[in-house]
Amino acid sequence: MAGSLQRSSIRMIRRADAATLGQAGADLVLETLAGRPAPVIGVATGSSPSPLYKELAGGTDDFSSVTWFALDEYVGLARGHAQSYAEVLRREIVEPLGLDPATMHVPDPHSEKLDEAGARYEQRIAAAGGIDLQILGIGRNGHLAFNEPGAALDSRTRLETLTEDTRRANQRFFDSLEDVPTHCLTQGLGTILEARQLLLIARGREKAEALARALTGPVTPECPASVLQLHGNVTVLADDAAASLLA
Ligand SMILES: N[C@@H]1[C@@H](O)[C@H](O)[C@@H](COP(=O)(O)O)O[C@@H]1O
Repeated sequence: MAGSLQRSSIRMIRRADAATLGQAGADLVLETLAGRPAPVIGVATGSSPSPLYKELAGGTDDFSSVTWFALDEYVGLARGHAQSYAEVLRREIVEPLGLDPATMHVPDPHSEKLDEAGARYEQRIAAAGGIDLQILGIGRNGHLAFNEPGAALDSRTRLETLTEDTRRANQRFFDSLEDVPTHCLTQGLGTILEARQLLLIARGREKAEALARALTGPVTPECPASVLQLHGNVTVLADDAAASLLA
């Protein structure tokens, strides 16, 4: 395949622009669905996977057998807030793909017992048979989902505090920094590693350092995305800018 290379257990696919990157990502999702009676797909929010979701929505494929799990969710936003990941996923995936809303699972930030919400979410993932393909983005500080630098490599789905850097990075979706939540529920790094296949999408020059550290640096909590090196079936889909620091 043009622009791709095989690197240990990490397959790297490079594409020049968002549209061709979205096509390559959609192909991988459709491959995962093929032949599985009840596929389970993990989905990330953020700008990186949007071209993939647009590509899926532009096709005529049937997603009625799929169960979906979000990677993470903010805590502290009102129910139905436009920037809650439940709403983002409704706009970007559930509606465009014509899904039954009940097939999209998101950690519950309105739970009275937030410290138990993570374990409950993991029970739902297990009951669905585990995640076949987990789509991921990467933070410019190397975060994966909302696992910030310092997160344990075997961490589970839990309540977490967001770093100032991540809140500033996500400020673009809110009116001001004060409006960006300070807490979240996130799948843990150990949870993510249990998915049978991982697809990391990185777009733009501001992700280049984080992507290079994640794929070629030491496996360390200081770069949560470096856990990808511990998984046996990873595809990294990057545009030329994000891949610019990789050989
Ligand atoms: N919680 C999300 C992550 O799940 C996402 O993958 C990442 C990158 O986002 P983007 O693709 O918009 O750069 O940061 C956000 O904070």
